[in-house]
Amino acid sequence: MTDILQIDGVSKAFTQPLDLAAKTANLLGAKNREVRVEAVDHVNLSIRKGEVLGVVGESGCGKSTLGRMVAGIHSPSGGDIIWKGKTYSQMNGSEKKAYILAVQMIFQDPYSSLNPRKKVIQAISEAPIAHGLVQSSERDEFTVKTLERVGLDPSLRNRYPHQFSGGQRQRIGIARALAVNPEFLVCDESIAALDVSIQAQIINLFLDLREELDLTYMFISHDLSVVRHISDRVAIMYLGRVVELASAKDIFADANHPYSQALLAEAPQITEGHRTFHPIKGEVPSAINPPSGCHFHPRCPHTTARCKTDKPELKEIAPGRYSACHLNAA
Ligand SMILES: Nc1ncnc2c1ncn2[C@@H]1O[C@H](COP(=O)(O)OP(=O)(O)OP(=O)(O)O)[C@@H](O)[C@H]1O
Repeated sequence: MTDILQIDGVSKAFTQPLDLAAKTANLLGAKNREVRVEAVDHVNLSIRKGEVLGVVGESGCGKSTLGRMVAGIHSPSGGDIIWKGKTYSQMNGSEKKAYILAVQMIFQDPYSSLNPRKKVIQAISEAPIAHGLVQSSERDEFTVKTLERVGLDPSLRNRYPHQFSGGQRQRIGIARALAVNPEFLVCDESIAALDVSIQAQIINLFLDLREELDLTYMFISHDLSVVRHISDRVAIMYLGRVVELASAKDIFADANHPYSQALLAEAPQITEGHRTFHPIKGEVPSAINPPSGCHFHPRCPHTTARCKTDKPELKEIAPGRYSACHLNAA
């Protein structure tokens, strides 16, 4: 399989006002009124055409920020995105426009991204008409076809978003993304807000669409059982960095990085019909003032002196398996 998209040394730093930052870190005594947050720190990943790359990690590790940079919503503070061999920052206006259509994002809560005053037919057909992909005269036929593709009854196309259930709204969100003929979907916790039975239906829809439309996915989730089910390969993130990258089979059978091992040991459990996630014990990670060396060292059971000072690089430890841990060099 060839790479369709490369994340090439991508970083993103945000500046947070101190009052917001103080909520996530104990910085009330700080003198500055703003703090810098390294949300994503030199991430390198290649995504192959047709694959599902799962991206997992605890809350705040930079998954959404990475996904938003891939989808062109945030611009990187460092590094670049390479799409089909072309570097984003070097693309001309029409190439950038084509890229923004080719890479679509599906959010957790489609309701917040659907305009409550617009009917489904408008939500689905407006962007393709505006971009000249569909003629106004074809609006109705196009909407019917797109709704059928995501398993929604097309006779509901003149209704408003609030008239649908959560699962149906997510199908509308997916239909809206598909309406501009994307090749790559960034799914950011796209099923997290749904009941478990509906989650399974939406996952199956994603997998069917991959076959039908030859799509590639970056699938961001904190839910390991979902990621295991849907992903070909998995990237595990910790405080802005990718600490392990391997096939889903290898990660779930034999994780290498101590953080991956801890994350898997804390597997989600099903309680009252909902999956719950139990974070790893220890200091809550903060991207505001991350630990030196390996960010995971204060919580790692195998920490050595080197882990406190040297940043471990993501290295190939076996064919197709990458881990950023000094233990592998020992
Ligand atoms: N627009 C922003 N402005 C300032 N800081 C931000 C912004 N977006 C994210 N951050 C910070 O960047 C870090 C990474 O956040 P991000 O949302 O990417 O993580 P995440 O792994 O997706 O977490 P979650 O699962 O909770 O969404 C956090 O410390 C967050 O507070």
